[in-house]
Amino acid sequence: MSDHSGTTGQSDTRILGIEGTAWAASAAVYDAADGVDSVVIETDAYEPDSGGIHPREAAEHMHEAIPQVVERALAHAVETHDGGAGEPPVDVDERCSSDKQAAPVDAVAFSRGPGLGPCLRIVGTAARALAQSLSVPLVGVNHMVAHLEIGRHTAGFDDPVCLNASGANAHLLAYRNGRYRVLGETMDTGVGNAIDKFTRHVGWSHPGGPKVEAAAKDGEYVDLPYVVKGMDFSFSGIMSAAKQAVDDGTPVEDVCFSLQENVFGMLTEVSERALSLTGSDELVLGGGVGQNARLREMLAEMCDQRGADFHAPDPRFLRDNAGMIAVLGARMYEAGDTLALEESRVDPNFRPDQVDVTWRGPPEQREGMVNPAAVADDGEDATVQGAEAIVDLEPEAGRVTKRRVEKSYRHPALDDRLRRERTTLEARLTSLARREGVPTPVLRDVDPAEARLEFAHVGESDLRDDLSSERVREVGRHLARLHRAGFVHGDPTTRNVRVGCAGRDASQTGRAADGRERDSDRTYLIDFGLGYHTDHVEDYAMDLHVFDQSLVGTAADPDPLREAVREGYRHVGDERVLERLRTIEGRGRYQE
Ligand SMILES: C[C@@H](O)[C@H](NC(=O)OP(=O)(O)OC[C@H]1O[C@@H](n2cnc3c(N)ncnc32)[C@H](O)[C@@H]1O)C(=O)O
Ligand SMILES: Nc1ncnc2c1ncn2[C@@H]1O[C@H](COP(=O)(O)OP(=O)(O)OP(=O)(O)O)[C@@H](O)[C@H]1O
Ligand SMILES: [Fe+2]
Repeated sequence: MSDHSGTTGQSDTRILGIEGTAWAASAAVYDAADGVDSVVIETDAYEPDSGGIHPREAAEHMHEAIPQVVERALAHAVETHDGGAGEPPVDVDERCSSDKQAAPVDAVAFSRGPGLGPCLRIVGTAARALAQSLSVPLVGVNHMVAHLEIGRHTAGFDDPVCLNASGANAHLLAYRNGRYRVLGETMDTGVGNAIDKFTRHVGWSHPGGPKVEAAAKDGEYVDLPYVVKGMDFSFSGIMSAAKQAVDDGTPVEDVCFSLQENVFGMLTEVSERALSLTGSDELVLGGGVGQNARLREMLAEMCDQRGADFHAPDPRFLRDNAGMIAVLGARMYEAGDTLALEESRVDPNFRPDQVDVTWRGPPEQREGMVNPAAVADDGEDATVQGAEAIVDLEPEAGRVTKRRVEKSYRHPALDDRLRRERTTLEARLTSLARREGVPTPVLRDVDPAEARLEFAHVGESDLRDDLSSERVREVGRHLARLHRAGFVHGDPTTRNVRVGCAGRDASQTGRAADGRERDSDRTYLIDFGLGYHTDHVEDYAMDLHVFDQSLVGTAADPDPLREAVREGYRHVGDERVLERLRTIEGRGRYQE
């Protein structure tokens, strides 16, 4: 794999990495010739006396600790530099190697963001000073991309989906056209911060994650909210309910147990959706919450069930650490991706999708991969595995049977509840949407206890495999109609839109709601299981945002399509929703 030039023995790049975005004052030396296992990491953790991470205190900690950890890491680099004493003398004609002799590392890599501004600035200043005094280039690393890349590197995966579950963030990333795209993310706080806030409420010291994990071992399941919207998710509702439950006298062990079941169940579910949408069969985990054994267990089980490979790096590479900064720094340095000092400003809101990925080869992306749904669209009977359900397609008979299968990674009580609720909702909203003039398959039968639905077969292919501006524009109009009627689809992705002729269902042929004939280009919405009634502009805008993200995740050139959705929506819907969509897009998701 040309992509893994950083693995043992393939290059002799040496990088000093510096990390200090929030709590970990950390420095590391990575020698690509020795491989990742021998990365030396020196970390000094900030531990708040009370409450959570205080930005000013954290910055004071960085101020004191960064020089010390850097000194220790550098001492190691000098010690081992060029093999130490007894090596043959340097060839003075080789400029490169003489430079190398002068400096113990080839470059200084540092976390540019995201993170706490006061901490980042101290790290940035230290990195600049060091690069100057060693006369080596500076490499500016996005901390979240580093969380992803360390797992990709240690797994040897080519093109995985990545779940970053850290303190201040929670998102799903996949590579497409030179960038890591955010397929889904938290709509409020990061997952670790959410857990830490809960533990502060019950009076436990920071960080809360390990304490919740320990307490959960003695807990039993109690009902708590569970919120996923497509591949996005939110923690505020479940955290308020968890605090309330403790205040109301529910044993804290039970609340901890159930928090883990629901929160990690949500993260596992959206990861499965991302695998299903992208067609990838590799998942990597990143971030401090990834140290949680229950989360890892759920992800491993989900991947096992769908025949995907799962990898979580060692805990020392999951929590914040300079090792991951040095390892990605090496890849960037080798790609010539260095920073001029005057352009090396830190960025507290640095998003992973802002990074130009210079270190990966041309996309060999899943070209050979077969999309089971596309194969199923050859007119023959077939069975496809969606993210939630097993779907039996019988186009000749004009019938589709969908069963929401048990997910063994989920707690059985939660699993039962979700499968029943979603089956009932899907039946109800699919029919309601048709009454609002949005083409959907006719519902033939529903059995909530068995989580089974029977629909008419519609369309010739999934929108993902036949994207066009006109079709996407129509999806914009469809979503606006649903919203006008007071509900959302909940998971409008390019896989949940069927396109093409009206299929074998006679009741679906004919005219669209605006009276125009366009059977051959008809778009049907399917899979309403995550829909719900709401009159909030935010919910409508989120619905559009979910569709937008799926375009970004599946289209080669998403921008004209994204514009077309908005055009379609504007035609039928409320401009305020589009305004809110712009706000959602502009929101920095790094929250305290
Ligand atoms: C931007 C950067 O500063 C930030 N870093 C960060 O959040 O630190 P990280 O090391 O990735 O994660 C810390 C979080 O990880 C949680 N955590 C640690 N061990 C845990 C465990 N066993 N179970 C659950 N959570 C755990 C802690 O409670 C804390 O919220 C980030 O990556 O978002
Ligand atoms: N009524 C239908 N007519 C034709 N094809 C259908 C129909 N319903 C589902 N399919 C096909 O089956 C696939 C999976 O269906 P569906 O999206 O309902 O399942 P799912 O498990 O919820 O999937 P996901 O969660 O990944 O969107 C669809 O992408 C589509 O290709
Ligand atoms: Fe982190």
